[in-house]
Amino acid sequence: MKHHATASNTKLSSNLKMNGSVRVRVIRTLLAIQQGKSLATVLDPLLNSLHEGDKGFAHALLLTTLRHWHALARLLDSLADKPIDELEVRTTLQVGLAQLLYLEVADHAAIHETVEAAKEIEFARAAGLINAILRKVAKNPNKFRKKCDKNHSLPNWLAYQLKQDWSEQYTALTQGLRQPAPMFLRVNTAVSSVSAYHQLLTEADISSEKIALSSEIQLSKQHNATTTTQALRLEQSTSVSFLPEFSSGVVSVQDLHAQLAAPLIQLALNHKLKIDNGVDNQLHLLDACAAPGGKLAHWLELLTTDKSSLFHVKQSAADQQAKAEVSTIKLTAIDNEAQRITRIHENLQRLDLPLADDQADNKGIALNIVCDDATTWQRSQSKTDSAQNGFDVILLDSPCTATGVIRRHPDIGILRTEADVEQTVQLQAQILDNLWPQLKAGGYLLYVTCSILKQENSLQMQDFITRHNDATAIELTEACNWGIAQQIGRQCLPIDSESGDGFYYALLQKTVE
Ligand SMILES: C[S@@+](CC[C@H](N)C(=O)[O-])C[C@H]1O[C@@H](n2cnc3c(N)ncnc32)[C@H](O)[C@@H]1O
Repeated sequence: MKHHATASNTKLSSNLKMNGSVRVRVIRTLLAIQQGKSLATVLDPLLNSLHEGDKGFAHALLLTTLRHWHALARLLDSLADKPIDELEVRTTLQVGLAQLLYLEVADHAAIHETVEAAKEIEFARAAGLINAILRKVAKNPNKFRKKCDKNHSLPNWLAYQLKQDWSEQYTALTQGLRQPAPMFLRVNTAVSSVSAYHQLLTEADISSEKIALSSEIQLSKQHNATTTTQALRLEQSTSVSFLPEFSSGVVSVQDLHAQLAAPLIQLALNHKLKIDNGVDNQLHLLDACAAPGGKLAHWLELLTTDKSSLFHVKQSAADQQAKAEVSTIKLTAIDNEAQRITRIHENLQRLDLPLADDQADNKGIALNIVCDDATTWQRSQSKTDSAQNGFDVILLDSPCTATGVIRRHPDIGILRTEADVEQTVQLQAQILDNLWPQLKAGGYLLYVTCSILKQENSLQMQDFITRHNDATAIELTEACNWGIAQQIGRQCLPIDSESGDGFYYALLQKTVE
């Protein structure tokens, strides 16, 4: 496979000009991704440049080509008599192959329109070659599809690492990663219920299924605590504009496994409250790396729903031990990207959740959103202050390689490099080391990534425990009906076409001295 194909027409490829036929626009979008732009930043410009009737095809063509990108590139290399170096020609051919092998486009249209696209992007001299290769494939698409499917569609370094990490699951995993991911919904239980929303969907002719994920943590030899995540999976993905009550905040789109975070941290918090002596009258919670606020919003929904029970627990403890009652929950959310923080505000506004004014709203929850670097940020100035005013629980949804969400962001397969892994692992360790001293003794830290690489996950946790004598891993037991148990934590793999993304979860507790 050619790894260093060059873009000879830099003006075309660096400048995302959105004119020409649908295929030309898709080719230009793919060239922009190969030059480092993320799918998230180029998808809207592409779709917005098109007539309504063309958007569906452009979207399918772009996503399908990306999902099978590396496998198509390998197939292409096996088909060409001599190496094809020009990025524009390779990209055009990959778009042509995706139509013939994975989309229901008539052969003559796929071939003719792709050759015309090559001419439009000023590669008329490659028209003959493109025509010949696509015709060869069109004569026996099943044979070439089988050949293409046999290969993984990942960069070689990532496939190698996955084989090291998940040899047993490797084939299913690499195949799973090139499939589209299902769409899951989270119902805002502060205002509705999963059953009620399921009914609303049925009335709107949208088929969905209720999914329940159970989680259990082992808090002591005698004591386990359980919680359930309830989500809805749509039979077919749809635009949020078709979802009933979406704009009024009854429902959000969130991956199934992403929906495990808030119930788990809530479970830890509930337990901490039960065993605490009720010394504080405030709970301090931290969502580190919070933007765009998916898990934060879920947590706030649960806090709003659970608040009376949280306070009840605390008040009983206070009654028995004549200690102060909790009056406020102070939730701090930090992220270092200002633009992504804007999206937290938008999300919370739609969901009608407490906004960032650091004043306890009428639900007794004060939210403080901070734009800062989690590797250095300190909530309190002094160590003693931290010990007293540290956080009761910390949710750390860490920056990661996002290799667990390739199904939703197939551009990751092009953009991510092996060097990114090492850098990310270091960043994660720095964030962990900076936040840990800010956790109260007896407090919990939930570490989450959407990566499927052990270096970022279970190995990162093992290193952390080695560095910190006061850290204990809390077992996520076999009663969890999700993920694979690791030495520390559990790993979800996106193998099953009906299942959620590749998330990792580990719960740590700070030892009470
Ligand atoms: C996995 S995403 C968080 C997703 C979010 N928790 C949610 O559920 O919507 C990781 C976040 O970490 C942020 N981030 C990366 N490096 C950071 C740092 N050094 N300090 C603070 N935030 C950082 C990124 O901007 C990104 O928003």
